[in-house]
Amino acid sequence: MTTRTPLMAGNWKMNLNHLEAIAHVQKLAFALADKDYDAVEVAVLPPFTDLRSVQTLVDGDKLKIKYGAQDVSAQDSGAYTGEISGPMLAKLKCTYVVIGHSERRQYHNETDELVNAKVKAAFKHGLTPILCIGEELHVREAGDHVTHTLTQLEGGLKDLPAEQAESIVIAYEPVWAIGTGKVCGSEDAQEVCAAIRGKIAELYSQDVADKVRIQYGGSVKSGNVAEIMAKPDIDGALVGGASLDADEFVKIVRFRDQ
Ligand SMILES: O=C(CO)COP(=O)(O)O
Repeated sequence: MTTRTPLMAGNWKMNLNHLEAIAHVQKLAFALADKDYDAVEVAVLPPFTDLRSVQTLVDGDKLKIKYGAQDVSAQDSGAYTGEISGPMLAKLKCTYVVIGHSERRQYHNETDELVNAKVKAAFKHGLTPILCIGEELHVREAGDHVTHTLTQLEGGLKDLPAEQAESIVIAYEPVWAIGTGKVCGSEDAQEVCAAIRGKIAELYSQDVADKVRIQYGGSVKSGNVAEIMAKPDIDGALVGGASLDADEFVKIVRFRDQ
C-alpha cells in the first residue's frame, strides 16, 4: 500500500503584503516542530509579491515549510504583460503552484485547455502543480458533480505523461463551499475524491493513482479538518481563509490532535 504524506497548504489568495508575509511565516515556523513536519507537509501559497521575502526567510532560517505561487503563465517569457513565468517561480525555488483555481476560472475565464497548458508549463520548470477542480452549486444540485469534476480533471491532465501525473496534487474544491462557511460533508467530499482517484487509475494505472495526493478545499477549519482527513481518498487540505490565522492553520496542520 502506498502511504501518501498529507499536504496542508495555505492559499492566502490576495491577502498579506510581503512584510505581513514574513511575520506570518515566522509565526508558523515558531509554532511548528519537527514532529509536525514528520507527519505532514506544510506549504504556504502567498501572492507573487511576497515570494522573494518568503524565500529569503525559508532559506535563511532553514525552515522546513514549503511555498509556492497561486498561478503561473503557460508561456516561458515574452510580451505577456502582467504574467509570471515558470522559470521565474523556479528561480524563487517554489515547490508548488496552484493551477486552475475556481477564482481564476471564474474571474479570468480560464478554460481546461489553458489550465492544461499551465500544468505542462509547471512541470517543464520543476514545479509541482496543485490542480484545482470542482463544481458550482447548480451542478451539484443537478447531481452532475462527479461528471463535471472528472471532465475538468481529464482536461487538466490531457497528454501528461505518467511520470509527471504521479507527482501532481489534485485539489477538489466544490465552488459552493469556498469562502462560504458551507463545508462539503466528508462523505460527499470522499465520494468525489474517490472518483478522482478512480479516473486517474483509468487514465494511467492504479500505481499512479495510489501516488497522487488529493486535497479537499472549501471552508476547512480546525473544527472540521479531522473528519475530512479521516476519509481514505483525502490526503490534505487547501485552506483559504483559515490559513490567514497562524494559530488556526497550525491547528489544521495538527489535525490528528483535533
Ligand atoms: O479556495 C480555497 C482554497 O484554495 C478555499 O477557501 P476557503 O478555505 O476560504 O473556503
